[in-house]
Amino acid sequence: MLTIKAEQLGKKYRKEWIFRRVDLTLTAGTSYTFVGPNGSGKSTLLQLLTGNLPISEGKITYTLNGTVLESERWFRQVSIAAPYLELVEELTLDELLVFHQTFKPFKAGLTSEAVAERLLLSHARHKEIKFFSSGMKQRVKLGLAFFSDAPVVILDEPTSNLDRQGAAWYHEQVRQLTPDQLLLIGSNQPEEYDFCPNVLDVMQWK
Ligand SMILES: Nc1ncnc2c1ncn2[C@@H]1O[C@H](COP(=O)(O)OP(=O)(O)OP(=O)(O)O)[C@@H](O)[C@H]1O
Repeated sequence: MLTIKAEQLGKKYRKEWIFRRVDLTLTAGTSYTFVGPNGSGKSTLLQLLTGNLPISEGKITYTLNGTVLESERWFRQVSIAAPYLELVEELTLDELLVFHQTFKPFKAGLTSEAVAERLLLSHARHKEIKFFSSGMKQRVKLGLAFFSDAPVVILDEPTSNLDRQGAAWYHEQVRQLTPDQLLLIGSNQPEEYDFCPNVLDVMQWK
């Protein structure tokens, strides 16, 4: 069982505190959504939880089956899709899927071909990412997070640029997450977290 525990967590940029005194325990087997208006700190909090951004005060402890994970091991547990994480535009989809697996393997039994199919992008395997539409790129970003062999899936603004069919596809992938996985979402679109039992407003930590 994987757990993230944040204690008295705070982040400031220069002299401005974005949030303070965040106490949270996040446990695998469910999902949590951080909500709040634009600029309230959802992305910042998710990035702190991934370990991608230095914290200003407090601490975060990652535990897997009772063992505290050091950051090296923690990074391998996380896969993330976010607007600020760009795809390598010069690669074709096939090349990107192969490249991705050099640092993050897909779930057992998933080949690049199978992933392209599950992305509904088999027809675009040989097209460079730079020629993808914004919705196709978003599906690729989400797919890399969903199909990687990682217990923690972090999605910031998951349905941005997705049409109705893409949003249905996103919900279908969420349903297929396994009980040992933890899903964290940053959102202000209710329809992208309507299934989520734990909705946390970051404004409470201002
Ligand atoms: N690198 C940075 N340097 C200075 N300030 C920053 C930096 N990154 C974010 N901020 C500030 O931190 C605050 C929170 O930003 P963040 O992107 O986390 O908000 P958000 O809730 O995800 O917003 P949105 O809904 O618009 O995506 C904002 O005031 C933003 O200007």
